[in-house]
Amino acid sequence: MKAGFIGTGSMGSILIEALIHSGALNPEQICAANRTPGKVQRLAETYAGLTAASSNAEAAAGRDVVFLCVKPLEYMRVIDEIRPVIEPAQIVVSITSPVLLKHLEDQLPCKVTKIIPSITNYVLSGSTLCIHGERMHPEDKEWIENLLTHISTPVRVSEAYTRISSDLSSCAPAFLSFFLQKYIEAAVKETGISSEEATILASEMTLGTGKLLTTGGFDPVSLQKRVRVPGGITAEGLQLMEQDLDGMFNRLIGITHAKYEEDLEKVEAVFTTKKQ
Ligand SMILES: NC(=O)C1=CN([C@@H]2O[C@H](COP(=O)(O)OP(=O)(O)OC[C@H]3O[C@@H](n4cnc5c(N)ncnc54)[C@H](OP(=O)(O)O)[C@@H]3O)[C@@H](O)[C@H]2O)C=CC1
Ligand SMILES: O=C(O)[C@@H]1CCC=N1
Repeated sequence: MKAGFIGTGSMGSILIEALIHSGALNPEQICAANRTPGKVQRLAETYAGLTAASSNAEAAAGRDVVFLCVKPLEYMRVIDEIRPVIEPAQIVVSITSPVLLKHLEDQLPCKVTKIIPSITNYVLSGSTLCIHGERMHPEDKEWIENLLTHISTPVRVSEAYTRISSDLSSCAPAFLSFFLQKYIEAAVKETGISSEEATILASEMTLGTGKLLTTGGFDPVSLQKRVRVPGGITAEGLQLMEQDLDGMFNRLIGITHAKYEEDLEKVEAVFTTKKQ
């Protein structure tokens, strides 16, 4: 199996490194290209056998699967560069939400699928969202999901729910880290505990909570119930959060979805202009 990667920024390099570290791919199976060549050359120096391509077409030609890991407004340029070398049997994988499957299927003659990874995949954890295109056969879907199983839990979602699913699996590591950062800063300010000690405690707590919620038989409600000793300290804290965070998550979803709509319009304009 041969894999091509176009764009080796934050997410492209996370995917490459996770697939290598998990044993899913050998560096010899990977050919990657990036606009700024230094980034892909560094990967080739770190992982002997990985090919640094000198063009996007070279990274795409003859690969079983080609991951497009650029930002939404760069897609059209990359597609124009790879279209001449793409064959119908190849699978092109997009990793960004505002570029819709219909855009990719209109522009490319091959099988197309969308996966939304997460920074958590770097430690072979978290989900990858899978939204398969019309040309993907059941065995293609199974094949790509098997590959992703090495670095994540693949979860099939409908394209209509891409944004909220991606908020929960891909944006939320940053949202949760923000919550922890604010908690740690307040702990340091209010009590004098060192930032290092507070960070270790908060991080270990996050890992343990994740395990309880995935394999420990708890859901968010039952976990709170177990910790919230009647008449105890946690109950006081939860009551404060209930009041102060009222409506905050609805506003958060409103904001991410508004930005998504804006991105969708920009992407639509690029792909529509191209079609005319
Ligand atoms: N970061 C995350 O947690 C997640 C990101 N995503 C999606 O992944 C996509 C990429 O995000 P991210 O990796 O964070 O962004 P980055 O900016 O870190 O990476 C994008 C990379 O694409 C390269 N690039 C741009 N244009 C071209 C081109 N024409 N040919 C080849 N390479 C090109 C850039 O090169 P250069 O070095 O020149 O800038 C850069 O290295 C986004 O669409 C995002 O929505 C999805 C899930 C999670
Ligand atoms: O912030 C972003 O646009 C990307 C999408 C999901 C996570 N990061």
